[in-house]
Amino acid sequence: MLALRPRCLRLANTHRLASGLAGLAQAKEEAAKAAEWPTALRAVLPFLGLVGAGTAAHAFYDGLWVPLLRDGQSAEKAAEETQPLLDTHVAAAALKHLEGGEVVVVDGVLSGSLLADLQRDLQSLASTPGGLLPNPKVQAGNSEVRTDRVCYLRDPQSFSPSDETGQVPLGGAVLQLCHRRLRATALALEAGSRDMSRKRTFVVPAWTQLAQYTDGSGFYKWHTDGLEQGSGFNPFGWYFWLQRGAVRRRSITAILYLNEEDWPSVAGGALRCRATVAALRGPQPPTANGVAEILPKGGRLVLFDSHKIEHEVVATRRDRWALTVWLHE
Ligand SMILES: O=C(O)CCC(=O)C(=O)O
Ligand SMILES: [Fe+2]
Repeated sequence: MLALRPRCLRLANTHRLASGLAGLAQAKEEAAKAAEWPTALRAVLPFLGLVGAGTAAHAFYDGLWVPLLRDGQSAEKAAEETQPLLDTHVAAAALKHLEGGEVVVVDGVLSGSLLADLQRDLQSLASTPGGLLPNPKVQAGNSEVRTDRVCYLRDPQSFSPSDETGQVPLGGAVLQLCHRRLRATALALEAGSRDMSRKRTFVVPAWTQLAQYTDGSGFYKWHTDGLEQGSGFNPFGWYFWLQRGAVRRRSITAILYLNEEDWPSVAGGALRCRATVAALRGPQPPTANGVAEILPKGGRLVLFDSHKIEHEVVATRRDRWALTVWLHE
């Protein structure tokens, strides 16, 4: 009996040693497996970094460099040999109202005869195949927000040989004049800010947006023209922020209506703004429940802060034309 004891002890010790060794081997295997992950991650990290940097660079190039930093002009350049739509005095008054958060309306910036000639240019553009295209939102498959057809007008001489923006050269001579005079208005606004505490310096894009809202179907739901940014960090948020670089730097929205001078309220198509309106020339537009209703009368210029003013275009019962430039800072 006593002779059996040391043998049992030996066996027990051998068993303990064997299971200890097996445990060690398993732990080693697990540690090796765990080490595989960081190694794999380390291998793809440079590739991920490269893809991220490339995407960011492309977003910056496409969103800010091409549309604004490369192609944009100073107000002085934009107004070369062109008369702005406002004189400095009216522009100074407009800026004061804009800085107070109001929408500015100035009537009669184009003559009746020019508006009549303009209708011919617009009709010929509307009937040119491919002259006007569905707006970018509709092209992306969303017709819930806006339904207008657009064309991005640009001076023929401002095209670079390798232009990839898809913008078209200007149509008729009268449309060309409106495009130039609207962009030149940036210079009047700069001059109007000379005696103000905040001196303004604008960058003017090479293009203006010509939009046609068609009879019975044209609308644009409530929005602001600046960048609406979500809070918190996420990589798509940063991509969006870079890709919308030019939109982020919009400062003043300037809209010139190219319709005939007479636009009755039954024709619809009003621009509605959640703000008070300063009518610097022409009648005060009606306001109900804090919403001003501005009809798109031909020769009417509307200015507002791109980031602050919420606005919509209500359904129109006539073809409705608007030429817009966003002045950037
Ligand atoms: O045509 C208008 O009156 C305004 C259009 C508009 O809000 C826009 O193009 O962002
Ligand atoms: Fe807008």
